[in-house]
Amino acid sequence: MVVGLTGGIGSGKTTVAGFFKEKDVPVYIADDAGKRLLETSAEIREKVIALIGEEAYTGKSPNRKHIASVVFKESEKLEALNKIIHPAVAKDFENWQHKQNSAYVIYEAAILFEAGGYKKCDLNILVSANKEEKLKRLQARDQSTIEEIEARMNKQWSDERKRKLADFEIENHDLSLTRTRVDELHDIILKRGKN
Ligand SMILES: CC(C)(COP(=O)(O)OP(=O)(O)OC[C@H]1O[C@@H](n2cnc3c(N)ncnc32)[C@H](O)[C@@H]1O)[C@@H](O)C(=O)NCCC(=O)NCCS
Ligand SMILES: Nc1ncnc2c1ncn2[C@@H]1O[C@H](COP(=O)(O)OP(=O)(O)OP(=O)(O)O)[C@@H](O)[C@H]1O
Repeated sequence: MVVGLTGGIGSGKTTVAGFFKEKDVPVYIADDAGKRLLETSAEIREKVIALIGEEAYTGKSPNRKHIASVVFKESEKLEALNKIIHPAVAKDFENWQHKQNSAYVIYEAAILFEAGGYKKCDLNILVSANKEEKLKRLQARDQSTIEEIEARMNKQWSDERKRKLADFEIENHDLSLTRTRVDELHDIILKRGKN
């Protein structure tokens, strides 16, 4: 089984994914795969430079801050970047999935619903938190400005919209309650797998 795990920027989805990992569930993080492919795939590099310009890379390394400053301002460019990265990530995930030996795996992706990836998952979990909490966490973690964070939030669906497609929700406020909820969902997912 593939269990999709998503949540808006700063909701805590990677933290939640870590709790599943502690239970020995294999976790694939699409954001990380996207970043790795941006760095290592010559084909992607060529397409990203054609889209954003030479400034997209500094030597061999992608200049993610610059890429982000362009794509989160221009919707067409974000869509074009998604079209470059998402098929490569989907292929990479399939290769990874074949190597796992577990009742289920977690596929963590920031825009699981927006990009349609949820359709390939057997179950989908939404991690949620309120906007004030998200802003506070991200400012502490990344030293991002409110404007930078809001530019990304504006490109993502609201929790209300995502909730309609999710099978389960984890409200991530108090971390010890979040951990208990992960324990509970782990048992539910294992039971579903047996039916
Ligand atoms: C624009 C890029 C270079 C910025 O890199 P950066 O290190 O600053 O951010 P990172 O990848 O860690 O993402 C952080 C958060 O930004 C938001 N975000 C990232 N990509 C997107 C997107 N395409 N649409 C909406 N929000 C996004 C998510 O909430 C994500 O969790 C990078 O996010 C990217 O290549 N995005 C496009 C491909 C993509 O969709 N990746 C995510 C899943 S594969
Ligand atoms: N319940 C919580 N209480 C306090 N801090 C939290 C909580 N959940 C997550 N955090 C912290 O908030 C920050 C964002 O969490 P995390 O990286 O898991 O979110 P994310 O949704 O994966 O973010 P992004 O969308 O940027 O990838 C991290 O520094 C994390 O340690």
